[in-house]
Amino acid sequence: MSTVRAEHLTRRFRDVTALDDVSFTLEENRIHGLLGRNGAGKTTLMQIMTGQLLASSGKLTIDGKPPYENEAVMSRVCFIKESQTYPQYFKVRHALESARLLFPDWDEEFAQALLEDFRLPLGRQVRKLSRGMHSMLGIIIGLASRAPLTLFDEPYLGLDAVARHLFYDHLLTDYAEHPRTVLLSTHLIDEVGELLEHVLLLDQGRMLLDTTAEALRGQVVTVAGPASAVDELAARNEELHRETLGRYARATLRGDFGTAERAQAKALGLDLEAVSLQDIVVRLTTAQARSGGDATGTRKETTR
Ligand SMILES: Nc1ncnc2c1ncn2[C@@H]1O[C@H](COP(=O)(O)OP(=O)(O)OP(=O)(O)O)[C@@H](O)[C@H]1O
Repeated sequence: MSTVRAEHLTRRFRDVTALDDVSFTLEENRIHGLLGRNGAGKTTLMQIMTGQLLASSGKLTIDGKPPYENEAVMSRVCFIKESQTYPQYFKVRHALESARLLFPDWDEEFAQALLEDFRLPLGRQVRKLSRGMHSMLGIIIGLASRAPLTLFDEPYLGLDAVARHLFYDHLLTDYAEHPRTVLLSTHLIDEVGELLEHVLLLDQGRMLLDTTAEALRGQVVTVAGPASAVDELAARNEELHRETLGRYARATLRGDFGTAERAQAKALGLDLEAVSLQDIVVRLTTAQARSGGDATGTRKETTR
C-alpha cells in the first residue's frame, strides 16, 4: 500500500511550465489513469514521484515522505517507462535478475509465468529485442515487482493488441490478489477505460480532472434532440461540445447528471447517451483550449 500526496506542485523548465500548481492524492490500492495530450506533464509528474526530478515549488510525498534521495521510499516504488535503458551486454535474464534484487516483493514464479505468456526469450540480448518485446520486458518487471506503488509510463509502445490485452488481464487479476497503488499513463484511453478506478487528466501542466471513473460517468453525457431542449439543459450545465443540424442538436454536457436531471432531459424529449472515457478526455481538453489555454505550458483558467 502506498499513498501519494501532491500539494501545489510546480515544475518549470526555463520558459516551460510543465506542471503548474498541481494538487491531488493517489489513494492506496487503486488503479489510477494519468491521461493528457502530448506534453501535458505526465512524465514530469512521474519523474518527480520517483525522485528523478525535483519540483520547482510545492510538495510531493509518498506515505508521508519525499521520494528524492530516499532509498526507503524508493524500494517500494517501481517505475516502468518507455525509455528504459539497460547495460549493453544485458540479456532478458540479467534484467530480471536485477529486478529480483531491487524489489523486495518480487515474485519469481509470477515473472516466469509472464515470460511464458508473453513468449519472451530469456537468453535474448535486450538490445536485440524488438520494440514490442522491449515493452514486454518492462511490463513483466512492473507486474512481478509487486511494488506497493507501481508507475507505468506509456508502457506498451509497439505492443500488439494481443499482448496489450494480456497486460490488462494480468494487471487486473494480480491486482485483485495483491492490491497495490498503480498509476498508468496512456494514450490508448478506450482500451483502459474499464480498468481505471480513478482518472487524473493533465492539460498543459494543470489538473483538469481528478475523479473516480464512476463519478465521471455520471458527470458527462451527450444529449440529442430538439435544439431548444438542448439549450435549456445546456444553460445549467457546462457545454463541452455541440453539433447542430437545423432544429436538431447534439451536445456533450458536464454537470451533475443524477436521476432528477436525467428525468428532466427525458421529459424535454432528449435522448441521453453515455460518453466514452476517450471522448470525455477529448471534449474536456478541446473545451479547455477554447476557454483560454495557450500552447506555452500555461493556462488561464480551469473548467473544474
Ligand atoms: N528536461 C526538459 N527540459 C525542457 N523542457 C522539458 C523537459 N522535460 C519536459 N519538458 C517539457 O515539459 C512539458 C511536459 O513534458 P512531459 O514529458 O512531462 O509531457 P507528457 O505528458 O509526458 O507528454 P507525452 O504524452 O508526449 O509523453 C513539455 O512541454 C516538454 O517539452
